[in-house]
Amino acid sequence: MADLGDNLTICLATTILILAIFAKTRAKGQRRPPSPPALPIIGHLHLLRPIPHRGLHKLSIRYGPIVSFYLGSKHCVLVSSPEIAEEFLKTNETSYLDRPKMANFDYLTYGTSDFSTAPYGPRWKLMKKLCMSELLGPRTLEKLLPIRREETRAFLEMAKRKVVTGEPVDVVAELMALTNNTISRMMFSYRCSGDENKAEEIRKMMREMNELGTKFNLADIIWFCKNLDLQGFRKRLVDVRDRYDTMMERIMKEHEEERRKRKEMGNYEDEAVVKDLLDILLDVYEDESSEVRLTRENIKGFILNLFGAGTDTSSTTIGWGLSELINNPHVMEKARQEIDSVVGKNRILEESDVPNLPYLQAIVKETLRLHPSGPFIVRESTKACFIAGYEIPEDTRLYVNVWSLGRNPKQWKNHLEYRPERFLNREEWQGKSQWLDVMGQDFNLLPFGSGRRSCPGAALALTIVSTVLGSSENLQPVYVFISCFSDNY
Ligand code: HEM
Repeated sequence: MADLGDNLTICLATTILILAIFAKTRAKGQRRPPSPPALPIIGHLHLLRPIPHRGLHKLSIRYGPIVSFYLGSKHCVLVSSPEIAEEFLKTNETSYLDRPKMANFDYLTYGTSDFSTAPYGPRWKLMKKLCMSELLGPRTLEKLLPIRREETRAFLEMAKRKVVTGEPVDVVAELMALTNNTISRMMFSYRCSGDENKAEEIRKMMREMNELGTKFNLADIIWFCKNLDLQGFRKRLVDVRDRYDTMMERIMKEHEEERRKRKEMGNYEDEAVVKDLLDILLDVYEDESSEVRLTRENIKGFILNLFGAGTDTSSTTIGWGLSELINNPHVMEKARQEIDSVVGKNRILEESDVPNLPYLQAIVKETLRLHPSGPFIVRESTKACFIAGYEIPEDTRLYVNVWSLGRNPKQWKNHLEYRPERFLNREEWQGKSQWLDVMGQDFNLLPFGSGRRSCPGAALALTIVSTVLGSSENLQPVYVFISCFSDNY
């Protein structure tokens, strides 16, 4: 009897020991970042209010620089410190090179046939190479400079004219028209405003696609909504993509016809001929020896990306920049003095002046610090990894809150103050070599993301934003006009 009792005790003790070891290993292996209590079905969806980057910023103030949360049943991780952002985007970059799949965007981009949602792989690499060496490379940007110059001047002329005639100006809409016109002329030689009906059609359609593409679809996060269309998106998506497809086919056929004629005349490859971005994409499409072939859907998706990612982001940044200059007249004055001393009063600032205007560049950086037009870097993981002492499982969606990084009081002195000087003061940067970098090397400031998947349009965006902001400062009537309508922001 005593033997039986002893055996039972030993058995029980061994079981408890094994369970304890197992539990400890599990706890160690599965230690997840802190997380607030979740609601059934929706998870933490309700915490994205009032707008997602502000809602999630509040979460990181309460729970720390790395937070685990759920959008429906989708596991996500929120990051808001430069050190942890670096661990995800640099140290573990290869696990975070994909983008999430979102139903609306997926449909609009012909099932991820585009560039910005393409999985990291041969097609994405070809498109990235095309972007950096051809479409948005220095040679093409130089050739397309006259377009940007004409559009900036047309914007400034319009502003002056309206100031003189006392007409009201919708500043936000005019800035959007400026960036839409610039990008669409660079892409396929059409303006998006003016008398051309075609142009207006493109502008309206792109606005609709942008709006639908960025809407939250319950089908993405709540499993039983997957095949339901509770928000009524389906019909609108089909309608707008059909219209886009018809328009793109028409523009592509017109380009193909024009190219055929130029080739017959033997002047297609002439240095003097300025190819637009669609021409460059059609060159690859027609090249049978290309190692990765592009389809018509790939081209349509690519054009959609450049339009979607390049127009509103730039116009919003210019809008915020103007708004900050109006609210900080001493900054405006200092910028004006710099521009007067470099450019003078007899001509309008040119893109080539920007490298000689450090204060103007600092204004753009300070604007992007406080008002990044892409407030999140969003990626999806393909592998599990250990980061900051936590296990982050495969298939986790990463949100790096760029808005929080720019407002972190530990990194930025007087963090809410608009003070471009901070970028010109080496002492504030503790002698760091990348004290002015916004291209993804410095994890305190990531307006264009970081690494392989960072923004390929960053150089173009910085050029457009600096030139338009600088030109506005140099023109007294426009300054008056902007002051008059500053309430619009
Ligand atoms: C102020 C203006 C702009 C801002 C703030 C901005 C910001 C960003 C950010 C944060 C990303 C994600 C980066 C990452 O995941 O690491 C991105 C990606 C991208 N941007 Fe921009 N962008 C701007 C202008 C432009 C312009 C002018 C273009 C092109 C005409 C462009 C094209 C793209 C594309 C195609 C991607 C996707 C890249 C990929 O997935 O590999 N952007 N941008």
